[in-house]
Amino acid sequence: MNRFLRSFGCAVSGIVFTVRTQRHMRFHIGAAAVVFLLAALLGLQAVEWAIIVGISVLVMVLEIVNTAIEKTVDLHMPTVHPLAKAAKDAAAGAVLLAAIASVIIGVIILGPPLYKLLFHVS
Ligand SMILES: Nc1ncnc2c1ncn2[C@@H]1O[C@H](COP(=O)(O)OP(=O)(O)OP(=O)(O)O)[C@@H](O)[C@H]1O
Repeated sequence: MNRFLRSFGCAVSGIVFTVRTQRHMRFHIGAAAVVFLLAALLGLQAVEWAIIVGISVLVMVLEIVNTAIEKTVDLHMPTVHPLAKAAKDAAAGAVLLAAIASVIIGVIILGPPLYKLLFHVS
């Protein structure tokens, strides 16, 4: 149990470290909060909630992995190196792809009910 708690504590401190040090992570959290608020206001279906929560968490998970890769690269290659660049760019590219997908999913799911609410279309 003690070992489990220690591992859990380490994992939580990894998340806290990312939130504290990465402004992109704080942006993702803010954006997710706005999206979840809108989803609650618009009364989304369970499946729509699941998709929105899933893609939002995926973006944050990739930001945490991106941070882990950045720190590992900095540890091993503090000077400029093309492979360090490739590793960091690939990790950042993963976050970017997921973030683009999250915007597209947000527009598809939230767009129509938001349009109806704003313009009183039945
Ligand atoms: N050691 C290195 N060698 C070559 N290019 C690097 C190296 N470190 C960083 N870079 C380049 O600079 C970019 C930014 O790297 P950096 O580590 O500053 O990440 P960042 O995206 O600014 O992270 P943060 O989210 O902390 O602002 C990388 O994507 C890469 O193209």
